[in-house]
Amino acid sequence: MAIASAALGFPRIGAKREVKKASEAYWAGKISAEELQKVAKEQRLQRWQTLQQQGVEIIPSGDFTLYDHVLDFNYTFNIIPKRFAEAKLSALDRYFAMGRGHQKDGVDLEAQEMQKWFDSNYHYIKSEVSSSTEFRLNDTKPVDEFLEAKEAGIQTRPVLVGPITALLLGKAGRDEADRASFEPLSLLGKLVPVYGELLKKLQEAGATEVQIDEPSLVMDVTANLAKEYQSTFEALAQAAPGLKITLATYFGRLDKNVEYVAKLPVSALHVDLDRAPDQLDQVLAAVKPTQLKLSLGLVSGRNIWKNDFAASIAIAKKAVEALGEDRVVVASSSSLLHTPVTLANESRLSADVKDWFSFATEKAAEVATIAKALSGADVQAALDANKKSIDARRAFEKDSDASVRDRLNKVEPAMYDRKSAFPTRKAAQDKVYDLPTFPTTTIGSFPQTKEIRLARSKNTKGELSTEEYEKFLENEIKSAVDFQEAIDIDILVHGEPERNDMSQYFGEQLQGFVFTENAWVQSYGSRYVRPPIIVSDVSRPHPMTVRWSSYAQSLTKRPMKGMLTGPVTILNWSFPRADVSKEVQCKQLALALRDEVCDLANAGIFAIQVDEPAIREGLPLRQVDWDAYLTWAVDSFKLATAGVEDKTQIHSHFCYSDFGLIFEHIKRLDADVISVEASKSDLKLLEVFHKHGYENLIGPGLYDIHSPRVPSVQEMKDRLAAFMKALPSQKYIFVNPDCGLKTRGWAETKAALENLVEVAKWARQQYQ
Ligand code: MET
Ligand SMILES: [Zn+2]
Repeated sequence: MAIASAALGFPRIGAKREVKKASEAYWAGKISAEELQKVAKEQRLQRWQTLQQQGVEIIPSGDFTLYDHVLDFNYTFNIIPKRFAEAKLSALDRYFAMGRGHQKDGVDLEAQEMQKWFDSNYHYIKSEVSSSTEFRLNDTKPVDEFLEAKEAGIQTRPVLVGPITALLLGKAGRDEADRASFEPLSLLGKLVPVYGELLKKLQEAGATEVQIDEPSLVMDVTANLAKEYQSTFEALAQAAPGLKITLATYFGRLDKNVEYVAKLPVSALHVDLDRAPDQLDQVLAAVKPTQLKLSLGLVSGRNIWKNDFAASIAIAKKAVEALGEDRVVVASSSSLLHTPVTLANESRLSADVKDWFSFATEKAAEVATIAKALSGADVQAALDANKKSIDARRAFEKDSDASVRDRLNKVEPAMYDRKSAFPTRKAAQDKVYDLPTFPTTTIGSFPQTKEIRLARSKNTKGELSTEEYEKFLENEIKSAVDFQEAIDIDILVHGEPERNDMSQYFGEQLQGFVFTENAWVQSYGSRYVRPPIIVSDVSRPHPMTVRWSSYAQSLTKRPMKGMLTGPVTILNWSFPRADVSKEVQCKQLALALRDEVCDLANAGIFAIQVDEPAIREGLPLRQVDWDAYLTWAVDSFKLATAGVEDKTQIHSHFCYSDFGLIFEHIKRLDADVISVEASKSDLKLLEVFHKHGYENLIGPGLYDIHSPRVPSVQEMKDRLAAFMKALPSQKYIFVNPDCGLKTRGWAETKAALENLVEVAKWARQQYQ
């Protein structure tokens, strides 16, 4: 009997970003809804055909989306907040409004909140539910897409977000009376019957299998939900007895949950053996005495590396031995949506580097090949070719930069710590610049105007010489410096006009990264990113930012703040290597940045900010793993910043909030100054400071830069006053916005910063 192959999901953006282009054209009123739907339909067909051509047998449907699959779920199950339900909009526009807001023809709707999808960089739309939510089938998208595939002659396995995960990811809506204590999961009993109805419809449409995604099962929250899972899946199995359910878990390990999960009335369990290969024995032991099939997530849905067939086959054989051939399926570890569509459109990667990678299309073929190999088909040529690539990669790896490894091995414990403790450093810093109390500063970037983007793209295309481009950047920096002096900011920044992206900018200058032309992955909606790929040991061949910061400093007597992206953030926003640990990669990045930090200090830059907005999002899914991650993450930051003398003021910046959870670790960074996003979460953050105390300097973000709204002097005074109350020992609070200003326009930036300076001047009087 042959072993089946499955893909849990596929990118939905199109190999040439067709879906982005069409949706943005639709939003701009340039194409009709029908034209957009036509593109969507073509893309769906192409995805199915691609998977089929690559030899995958179990092909997903319903995982295509015009915006977000959780939003699709909400729309299908009528989880539509009142403000959207009542708006006079077409069905399609209502759907988009929920994802991205709507401001047209007198309708003004804010988008719903986004959140990161587990530990990926994909953002989903958070459902808003309440006691009055009435689940019903508002549309039949999963059924429609199943039928669409069937008409094209392709039998698919519909994919649905699982009901428990869906509720766990949601939050109390605005119409919930008691939002603080409302538990979305309390609605499970109401959701399950409607969910069952949908399964029944799928069955009637001819589906024989369905994939229900419950990635929450790899997190701590589900440890006590055995009963909920049991009753839910019993009800679902009853609602559609003809449908074989594959319960999919991914991004981590089931741990103890596997004990109850293996008893659920489903026909197959899918586990992630890419992220959590060590769980195999435990899973096999739990599954063996049951009737369950086991779907082995062997081909990574999260990275871009070629699968090592020999290793995968060895793992799969173990499963076959334990369960028998007919109980094993070979699959991608998760949906492939987190990987780029295809390698076929990369013409600039060198042949040897390209040979290391597999994107979604190639990964589909890998799944099929592994399954065939296990079924005894003759795939020797593919296995040989794979071995050759893997060997070549290993050989390269072996000669990858020995000097970098050597340097890392020689890092002494003392290199992680500043020379003196904070009070001594503070005294040294005060001698260099006698800053006023409540010094004002900004977080780094100034508006990335059309002109800046145009100049950059002309330079890339060769239409603007590098000399002209650099002159242009200098002018930008000069006007930023003039502006800050004019409105009386105390610690200046150069404004980051030279950066396309805060992570990519550094990756492009570091040794060890490669960049693609078309390897886009969806970040949210129509926003796609092209993460840099770390392929070898990382080092810094030359200074990266020193010339810009020095130039800025040469224009003013006020202190300049250099601006770098931290090692953890660069790592988290790239595709990491798979052959060495993230810790090693992060520390290599840290050493490269350490050189940059020292060069900036030697060039006379007084303050250096090393941004770590992504430190929080890199947290492992299970809490027992947090300490290990935070230890090397914090150490990496320290390694990057501790090389300077006491007189250099090290800043760091965090945003995307909710870092209260990791506050003890933030303290351990020992930055002289941290700026934190605070404007949207006042109370929460105050509690954190109150509870943990904080001795070094803080710059609570006094206004939200994510909106063009100009904050009033009064509201910022109130916020500052609240902080002064919570931090009575801090007589030296920094006054700043909550993040960089790159997404803003100049008009609101000027107005807001003028108000900010006024607040600082008021505070100097108020708190003498
Ligand atoms: C997402 S954090 C951004 C920090 C960066 N220095 C900026 O101002 O843009
Ligand atoms: Zn920020």
